[in-house]
Amino acid sequence: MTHSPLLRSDQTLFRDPDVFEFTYLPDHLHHRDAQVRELAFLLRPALRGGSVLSAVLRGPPGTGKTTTVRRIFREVAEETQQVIPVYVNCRHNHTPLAVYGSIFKQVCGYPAPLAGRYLDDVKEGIASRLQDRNAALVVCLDDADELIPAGTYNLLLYQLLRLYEKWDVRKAGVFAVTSNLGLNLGAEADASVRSVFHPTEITFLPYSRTEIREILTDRVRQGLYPRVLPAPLIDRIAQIAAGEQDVRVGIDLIRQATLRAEKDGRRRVTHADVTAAARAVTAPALRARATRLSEAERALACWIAERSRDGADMASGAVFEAAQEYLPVGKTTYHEHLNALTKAGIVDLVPGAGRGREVRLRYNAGDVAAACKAPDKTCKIPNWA
Ligand SMILES: Nc1ncnc2c1ncn2[C@@H]1O[C@H](COP(=O)(O)OP(=O)(O)OP(=O)(O)O)[C@@H](O)[C@H]1O
Repeated sequence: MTHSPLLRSDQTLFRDPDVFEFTYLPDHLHHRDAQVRELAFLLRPALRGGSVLSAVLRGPPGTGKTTTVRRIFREVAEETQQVIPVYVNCRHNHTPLAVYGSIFKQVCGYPAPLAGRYLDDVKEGIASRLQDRNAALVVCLDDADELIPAGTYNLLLYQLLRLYEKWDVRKAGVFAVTSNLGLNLGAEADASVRSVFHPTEITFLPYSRTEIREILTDRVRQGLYPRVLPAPLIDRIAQIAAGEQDVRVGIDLIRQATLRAEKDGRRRVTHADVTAAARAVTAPALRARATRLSEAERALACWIAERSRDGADMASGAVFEAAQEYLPVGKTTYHEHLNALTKAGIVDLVPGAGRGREVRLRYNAGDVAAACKAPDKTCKIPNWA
């Protein structure tokens, strides 16, 4: 058997490490044509002297909302002077001064002067620049839901959308982005805002495994040298990321697994690198999922994990029979809890060899047991509900 020579300490497996940064803007945006078209449609009136129309962009984390907006904003900035696109991260900027400071800097190209730190001065600076350029303003409020607990959501929307009332500028457009699916940003607007805020709702569904694989394959091509990460491992990483419903997990896994190979002086990433990286990358997600389960569901997850680790029969029926010994529970309750575990993304029910289904863990069995153990470090709880 021939071994490829070891990597020298001054060599790297990364052609471009920046490609794996979360802020990296990919050259090609996969599977978001519909959303790009909708946003382009909302921007179009501003190219004919009108205003940008508003939108609410909603979808779970890692579904490309920010990337789609930043891509389209970059194109707008390159192709026209008639629209000034501004991106504000509301996780970091949620006071009016911080938000307007960020808008001022992007519209004017330099920070708001310290002497002019009164909001009206900052707003006037923004408005006069828009007038000079005869341009329409569009502001993306990313993670706009962060403005609600800060008490500034309605205030900022009201002021931004009514800038034209005080200054002679075109009406601004707002793209409000959220990954909080339980929240309707349109409905959070109060009556005075609703009269000027009529957003188009744009949805970002989680990527399928095939879509994630395409996105990751592209990243690997740009970011790693050829043959560093074999295609079957990209498939495996795509499967893990699809399970987490977050393409970010996949990007991070590629980076971590490659760093591991590089640290060992190897020229190829191995299955073991991906397994080790997956545990580090997915552990926080698994813990978060476990905390959303009831005590009884956690007990079942923990027990299933221990059974799977022992190599026992994982057919759903066999698991139920065996569970009886430790966890006295009726069939209906067992299935309810099992469904809760599948919904939480901890187990999958896959067609088994016979007629029944097989209970398969999405994570390493030891990690599931650790995440779901009762405070006394056991899997068993006496009062099964
Ligand atoms: N369609 C895509 N093509 C290429 N890369 C993508 C695509 N969608 C997402 N990504 C990459 O996935 C990562 C996460 O994307 P992004 O930040 O846009 O998601 P998001 O939906 O805004 O997430 P969050 O709600 O957590 O802010 C980024 O590194 C981005 O480059």
